[in-house]
Amino acid sequence: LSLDTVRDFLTREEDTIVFSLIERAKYPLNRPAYDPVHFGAGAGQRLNASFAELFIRESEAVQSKSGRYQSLQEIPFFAHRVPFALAPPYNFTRELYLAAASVNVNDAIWSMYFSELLPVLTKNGDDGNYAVTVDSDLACLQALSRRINYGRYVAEVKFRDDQQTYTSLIQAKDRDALMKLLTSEAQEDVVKKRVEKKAIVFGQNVTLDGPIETGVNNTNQANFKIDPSVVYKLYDQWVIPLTKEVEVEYLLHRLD
Ligand SMILES: O=C(O)C(=O)C[C@]1(C(=O)O)C=C[C@@H](O)C=C1
Repeated sequence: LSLDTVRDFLTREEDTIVFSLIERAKYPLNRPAYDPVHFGAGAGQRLNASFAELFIRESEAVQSKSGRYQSLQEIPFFAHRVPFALAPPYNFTRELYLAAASVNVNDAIWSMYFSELLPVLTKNGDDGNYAVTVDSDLACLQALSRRINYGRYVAEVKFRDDQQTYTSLIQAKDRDALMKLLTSEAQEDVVKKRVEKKAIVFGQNVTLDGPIETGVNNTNQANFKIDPSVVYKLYDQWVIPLTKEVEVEYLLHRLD
């Protein structure tokens, strides 16, 4: 684990996030899937949960049973952990400090995704394809969660690289100073510009006629499957700040 390898991981996750957003944007908003009372006397109302929540709970139970959460890189949105039984265990290397390993911001990711991101990512409308729609929500949520909660690994590397400085700030519980020490504005700028460019490059229509368009000079956003500025904003306002919150929280438990 080094700063280069953890940054490589975050860079590769950008592709997963952008592709998953492109997939979600294929469907309209499909609002009834998120409304706890929509399905009348059905399971949703009995449990006071939306179709999306029920679908994600059930999907996570299957994935938990299949061993997904044996890897500390993956954190479920619903804490229930069905013991996994479908495959033999794998002996994952434990790079994280155990007392801090379960730090995560999945609750914040959940509310940001449904109340802030979905309304700007999708077009209004209802085509009734709720299962495929929320399946694509789950893919987005898992990618965002993996990326943001990977802040634990980034923090571990930063701690090991400068143990003395970090130890005194952790002992003083100095949140602001920790935040300042782990921040690299230059790096954040690179990340935001790169994801916006990925949205432009991955979100183009590919045809056999004409030259390959790089898209980068093409400012007509109607040509892209998702609005590149939405992806920039997603990183600027939520992904990076939440990752930093994870880093600080992890560090505060690093000496427990
Ligand atoms: O790359 C780092 O050093 C990180 O801590 C990750 C990250 C990010 O979320 O992309 C967060 C904080 C830094 O200011 C820069 C980038």
